[in-house]
Amino acid sequence: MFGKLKEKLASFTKSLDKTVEEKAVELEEPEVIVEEEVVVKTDGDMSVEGAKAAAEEIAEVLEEKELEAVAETKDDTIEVMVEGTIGDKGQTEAQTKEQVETQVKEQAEEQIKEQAEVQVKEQAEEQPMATADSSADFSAISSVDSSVVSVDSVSSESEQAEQKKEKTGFFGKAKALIFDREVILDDDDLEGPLMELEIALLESDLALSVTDAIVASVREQLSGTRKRLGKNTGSIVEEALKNAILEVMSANVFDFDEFMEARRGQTVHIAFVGINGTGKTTSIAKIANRLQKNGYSITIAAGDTFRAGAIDQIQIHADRLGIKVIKHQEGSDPAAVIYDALQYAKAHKSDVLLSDTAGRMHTNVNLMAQLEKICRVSTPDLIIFVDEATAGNDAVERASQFNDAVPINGTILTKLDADSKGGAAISIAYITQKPILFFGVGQEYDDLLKFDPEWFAKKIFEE
Ligand SMILES: Nc1nc2c(ncn2[C@@H]2O[C@H](COP(=O)(O)OP(=O)(O)OP(=O)(O)O)[C@@H](O)[C@H]2O)c(=O)[nH]1
Repeated sequence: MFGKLKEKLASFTKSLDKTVEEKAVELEEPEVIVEEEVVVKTDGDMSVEGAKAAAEEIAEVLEEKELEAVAETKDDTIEVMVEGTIGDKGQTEAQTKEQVETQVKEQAEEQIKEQAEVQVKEQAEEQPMATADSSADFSAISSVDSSVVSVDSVSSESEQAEQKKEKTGFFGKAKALIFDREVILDDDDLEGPLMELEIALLESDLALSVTDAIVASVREQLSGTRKRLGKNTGSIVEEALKNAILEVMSANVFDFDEFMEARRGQTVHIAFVGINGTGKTTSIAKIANRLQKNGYSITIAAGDTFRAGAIDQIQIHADRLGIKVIKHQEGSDPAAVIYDALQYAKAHKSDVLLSDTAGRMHTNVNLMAQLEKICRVSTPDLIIFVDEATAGNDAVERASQFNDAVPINGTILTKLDADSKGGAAISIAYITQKPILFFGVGQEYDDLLKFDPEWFAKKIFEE
């Protein structure tokens, strides 16, 4: 089912995937230029040598990130000047600056702590006997870690940096910059792939206005999407397409079972119309079988008096299901047969009358006038248009024309099991503004599915 449609939609996914990958490659080049000065106060708890060593260490680490960094000590501060490019397009300059600040601060904290420990060690070695003094020194310096260090940034406040609760070290953060990078899809990125989607949908026999609606919905959903690199593009596209198709298909929904239940005890008249050979008679038998299973009693009107063998065909189905058929001679007035059948059904308290009608081309003016007469005389409660899903756009066109002649209440789309494109199923309700009631999915009586857009959308994307 829907083999060709799946193929076409896959090509759209592939095309978008390619766009995303290309954009990602573009982003490998750093984009944001940074000129940042970060001042780290040591509050005089550090020796000049220790501060110098810390400054050199900070500069070295930043240089490994291809940032030019100069770190100097001045009184009780270490000044770090950073220059270079960092980050990616998806990141604002402010975010990049914040990132640099955080990294410098964390690096500085680490270095100051390290230098403080070195200092304590050296002092202890120099004055092994002066235990009381050195322990006093040690407690003062070790407090650097939590309370003494403060960071001032020339360009922004340091509390932004403090929001970073998790301390993953400088290299960890640098790595995260690359691997957590996102691509933000914009309208320009989507243009090419959406054009492909449009062609794919049109080639799958979706009506033009339905195609436009789906493409517009997919554009709206995907534009501005932040796509994490490495995450499967297919799942994002699938989600957007699924939503768009559901939107279009759910435009007109009608619950056949509720409709019938609300009329239990009355004779509900359902007439079936459509062109030749699309599965009308078979669908009547399927509906009869379904209604019987739900406890309804049924009468059938053999209203196709035109085609040789049509009366026998419906009689065979009725015999199998144990249903009474009201019929006249071949060639007689179908309006009269159906009128008689309705009187019979009412007199015998049948819950439902199912009326077959001859298949006719929507372009045949006389036969369409005859259909209007049938519907005028026997006033059906539901007029169901039957066509085959495999007819694609033609089915949609025919549904519109039948609807102009005898306002239809909904459609049964047959032969969905043999349909590779799915276009008619997606378009027909949107174009006619009349719901799909059932799908025919085979030749057996039970091969009738109540319309469910979710089921349909799932089928399109299943492997
Ligand atoms: N695969 C498949 N075949 C179907 C389905 N529905 C009907 N058919 C087949 O389509 C053929 C035509 O079905 P009919 O019910 O005779 O069609 P009709 O519209 O009544 O034809 P006319 O009486 O000429 O108007 C038959 O062979 C059916 O078995 C379906 O959902 N799937």
